[in-house]
This record gives sequence, C-alpha cells and structure tokens, in this order.
Amino acid sequence: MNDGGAKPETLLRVAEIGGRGRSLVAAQSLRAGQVILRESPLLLYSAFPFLSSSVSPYCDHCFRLLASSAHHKCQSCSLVSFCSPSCFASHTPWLCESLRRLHQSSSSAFSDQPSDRQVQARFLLSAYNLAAASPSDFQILLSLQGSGSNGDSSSSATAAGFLHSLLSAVCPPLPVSISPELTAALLAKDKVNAFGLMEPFSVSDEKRSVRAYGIYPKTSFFNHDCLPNACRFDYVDSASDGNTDIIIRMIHDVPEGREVCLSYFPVNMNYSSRQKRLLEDYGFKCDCDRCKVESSWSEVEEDENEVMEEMENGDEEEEMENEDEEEEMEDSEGGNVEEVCGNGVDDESNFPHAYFFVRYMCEKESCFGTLAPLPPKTHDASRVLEYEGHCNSECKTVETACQKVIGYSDTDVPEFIYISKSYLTSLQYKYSFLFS
Ligand SMILES: C[S@@+](CC[C@H](N)C(=O)[O-])C[C@H]1O[C@@H](n2cnc3c(N)ncnc32)[C@H](O)[C@@H]1O
Repeated sequence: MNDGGAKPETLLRVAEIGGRGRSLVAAQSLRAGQVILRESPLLLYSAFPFLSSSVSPYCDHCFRLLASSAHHKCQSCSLVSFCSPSCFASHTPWLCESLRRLHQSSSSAFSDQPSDRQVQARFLLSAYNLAAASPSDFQILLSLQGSGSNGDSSSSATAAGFLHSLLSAVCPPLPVSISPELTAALLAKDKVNAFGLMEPFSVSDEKRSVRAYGIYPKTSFFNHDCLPNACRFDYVDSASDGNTDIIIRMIHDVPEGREVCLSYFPVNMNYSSRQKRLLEDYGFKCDCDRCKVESSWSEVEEDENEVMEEMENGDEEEEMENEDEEEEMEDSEGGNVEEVCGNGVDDESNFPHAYFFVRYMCEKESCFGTLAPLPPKTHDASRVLEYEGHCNSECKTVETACQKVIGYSDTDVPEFIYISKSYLTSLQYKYSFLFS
C-alpha cells in the first residue's frame, strides 16, 4: 500500500497529557490520508458467543471466512476450524483442552450468561494462553490502561468473579498463577483497549456486527475525541498477509505537535450517549471541543422548535425538505437537526461539526463509519474517501474501497447547517481543514 511518505514510527511520539494519560502526538506535520500506524494484534479472539449452537464460519486464527471445502477442524476439541495448517499451528494444547473442558462442563450458570459474558470468556482464555505462551507479550498486555480495581461497576466485578471461578475450576493448570484480581484487571484492559474487526457492510444487517476483537498495544495509546482527526481500517478478508493488522490513517492534515485522536465509536452518537459510554466504559468525562458546545444544547431544548422555525424561510417546498432531512438525521442517532444547528444565530454554541458529518461520515444506515482520504500519492490529498472498515464487498481490497468523492463547496453544504460566521472565523485555524 502506498502510504504517501515517512515511516509510521517517525510520525508519532508518546506524550503524557494531564488528565488524559499517555497520548500520541504528531511528531511532524501529517497529511490527510497518510498511514500513520500499521500494527499486528497482540491477541485476537472470536466475537462468536461460546455456546452458540451454530458453528463459527471463520478461521479461528486469521478470522478470514472459511472456504467450505478446505478447512482444518481441530479433531481434539472439535470446536474450532482453521483455514490452513499454519493457522492451525497457533492452536495450543492448553487452549484446545480448555475449550473442550469448558464446552463439556458448561454449567447451566454459564449457558444462562449473556453472549457478552461468553465472549469475555473467550478473551480470558486467549489472555491466559498468552501468559503461558509469550510472557513478554503478556507483560505488554498488562501495561495497557485499565486496572479493574477502582471505579469499575459492581456488575464488572461480579462478571470478573464469576469468570475467574469458572475458568480456574475448568481449565488445565497454567505455568503462571492467575489471581481473581488479575482476571478483573485483564477484563478491564479488554474493555478499554479492544478493537472490533467488523463484518463488511451488508444491506440486510441492521447494524454492522463484530467478527473478532483484537488488542493492538501501540494503537491503544490513541485517546478519544468526538471529532477525531484519524480513523482506523482493517481488511480482514484480504488474501494478503497481515489481514488482521489495524491501519490508522489521517482524516485531514494536522500540524506537528497536535494530538492525534480516534473516536472510540461512531461519530453520529449524540452528546448524552457519548458521555455515558465514555464514563461507563472508559472512565472519563469528555470535554472535547464538540462536547463543550453540545453540553449546552440540552438546556435549550425547549427553544429548539422556535429556532427551527426561525431558520426556515417559509417556503413550503423547502419546509418539506427540511422535514425529510430532520427525520433522516434523527434516525442516525443523535445527529438531529436541532443538534446540528445549535441553538441560534450568531451564538458561540454553534460548531462546524455538521460539516464534519457531511464530509467525513458514511451516510449509509447501519454503517455511519468515518471516512478518510486514500493515502496521498502526490502532494495533493486524495479527494477519494474510503470508509472506515469495509462498507461493502468492494472494500475488501485497499485500492478499490467504497468511495465518496469530496468536493463540497459552500454551496453544496445543505441549508440546514447553520454556523455563525464570527464563530467560524475564530475556529478557522483549528478547523480550516473542513473548508479547504
Ligand atoms: C485506549 S486508552 C488510551 C491511552 C491512555 N491514555 C493510556 O495512558 O494508555 C483509553 C483511556 O485513555 C483515557 N482517555 C482517552 N481519551 C481521553 C480523553 N479524551 N480525555 C481523558 N482521558 C482519555 C481514558 O482513561 C481511557 O480509558
């Protein structure tokens, strides 16, 4: 893949930023579409519920779709299949025996657990297996954010206690000792650091589901921003090596010294859902520029209809269009028109993130992935945007991604987006990428 420039290792540096912990900062100016990091997983585990009656259709190592003819089922546990002998070689005797015993002994207590819990059991088996197979990699896992000691909800503590007792009773002994506290810490690290390898977009899917989860230690240093400047890609069905690598690309240019952030979830979530998720799952209160602005919107809810009326110009046809747009945006969870518009004219609570959505968000329902330009091949940024993850079958190869050609000018921007000119000017330095 052409990444349009310098080696990723020279592009970022780790910095401690107060209240945010370790952060990744641009070590030089970065360009839209540039690949800034490519990393293989430290561990991967299936998102398929453990006790599902159907068999996972994926290789249990590389998570490519298994061809019906050529696959290698483990004869010992009969629970996992692989696409090739080399993938099969990753199936350790400890993991095989643990899977077999866990499946055999599946107490009703375990089978009654929600599928999330069963997927957590898969993570723990992979993590314990890593502790035995590669102690240095296990240390890397332990160095990641997430302790499981304080601030975790009682339901997390209950889950950790349950899974620890279950696995320690069932699994063969390990060469390392795993305490209940360590199990809780591992689960906390998984919650904060795991990335989902997504299923390709399908028209029938209500929501894109996760095929497998991976831990990528360097990628884990990216902090969150609700208007990210970088996003992640994976090409799990690609036939080439490194199909489970995660690839981070810049959404737009940033200068040296600027923190590079991802969004930990689709950017169309509304303010309260984002805040709830960040607090519950990641343990922090987000005060990014977007949240600062949106935090005041709830206070003006009562005025919003009035504002909308002010903004409409009375033309009936346009009114109909606005209604359609409003419905569309409401469907997209949180991007409703009132929110996009802010609470009024010439008010500093307006913010240009509506432009961000228009330009950098996939508008397909059940996707809403973030877009980044293809890696630059010349001095100019590519005007072809690729969807985060795969939106459809065409996205399975890097260079034939699902595309949206950018070229929004002021006149292309939908009328329902209103941003105060004075505020815009004050933000132009930081957000000029939206208007270039
Ligand atoms: C995947 S880690 C990111 C790297 C982390 N800062 C570290 O030191 O390892 C996620 C954690 O980073 C912190 N974090 C991420 N984004 C943040 C933000 N915008 N503000 C404050 N803390 C943030 C939270 O503690 C979160 O649970």
